[in-house]
Amino acid sequence: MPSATETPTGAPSQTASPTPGAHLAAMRDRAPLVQCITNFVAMNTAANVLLAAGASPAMLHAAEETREFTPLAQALSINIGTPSPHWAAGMKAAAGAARAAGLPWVLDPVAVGATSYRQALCGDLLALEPAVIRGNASEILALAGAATRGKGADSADPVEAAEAAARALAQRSWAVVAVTGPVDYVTDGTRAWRVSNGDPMMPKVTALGCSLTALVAAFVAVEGADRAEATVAALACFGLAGEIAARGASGPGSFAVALLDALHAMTPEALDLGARVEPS
Ligand SMILES: Nc1ncnc2c1ncn2[C@@H]1O[C@H](COP(=O)(O)OP(=O)(O)OP(=O)(O)O)[C@@H](O)[C@H]1O
Ligand SMILES: Cc1ncsc1CCO
Ligand SMILES: [Mg+2]
Repeated sequence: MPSATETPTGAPSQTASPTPGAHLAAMRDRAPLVQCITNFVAMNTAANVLLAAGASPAMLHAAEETREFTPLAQALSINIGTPSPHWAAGMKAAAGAARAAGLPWVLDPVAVGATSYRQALCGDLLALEPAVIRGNASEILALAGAATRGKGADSADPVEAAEAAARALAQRSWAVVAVTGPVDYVTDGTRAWRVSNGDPMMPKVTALGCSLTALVAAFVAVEGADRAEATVAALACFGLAGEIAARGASGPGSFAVALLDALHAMTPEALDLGARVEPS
């Protein structure tokens, strides 16, 4: 994480890497175009989350469009939540186009443990080298081939139960792996962090994980960004926005609206003050 710079006396020193707030500022400067192939539940929420945070969403999923469009984007987010053959073809075509163009892309393996169709689709997508995989604990366990209690889109396993699977998955792929839940765990197979921002209201609103995956894509879209650190920053930003939103919300409905407002109002300074990130 540290990078070498010079002190005023000219002596080399180790300085911290960019803070979460610096990652947010860099993302907003770039305002990346993020192609999202997501599920029918999440499409509107994910697009609004990207806009509120300062990125530019484009929800395109047809394989027929990927050759022309995907290279124009700065990152791609693929969420398999409501798959069907036409959509699966679009996902594979877009991931292939992103890999060919050197664009980072992020995989959200929704309910991958539920059916062999989802497992086969994720296997094909993993071969196309996602830069980041973001899922809940049950999904990361299933993707890594470990036993899981989860069958649907919600996690039935604690984050800690998926940490070893996340490390193994990161080591055998090129991907940074993020396991989200009450305390998120992020690893690139060597380094690891815990992010303890967030609010218990977040899993009461559908598609917030899916939208977070798209936000991770926006943060890793910044040229030269460390993928793992950018992922940590995106998780801290989203979790802190959830904390701020929960203060004024009276339930999941008003919380969902307040979350967009909090993301829009988030400053790099506020993020640096509120981020709770620990190396693990
Ligand atoms: N109990 C909790 N307390 C605090 N934050 C939480 C809690 N559960 C989830 N979160 C936060 O909610 C966000 C979404 O993560 P979550 O693990 O719920 O994704 P998910 O299960 O994929 O959601 P979905 O599939 O509904 O989109 C993350 O920022 C995570 O840190
Ligand atoms: C509820 C649900 N079902 C398929 S995708 C999705 C959104 C949360 O993952
Ligand atoms: Mg999910």
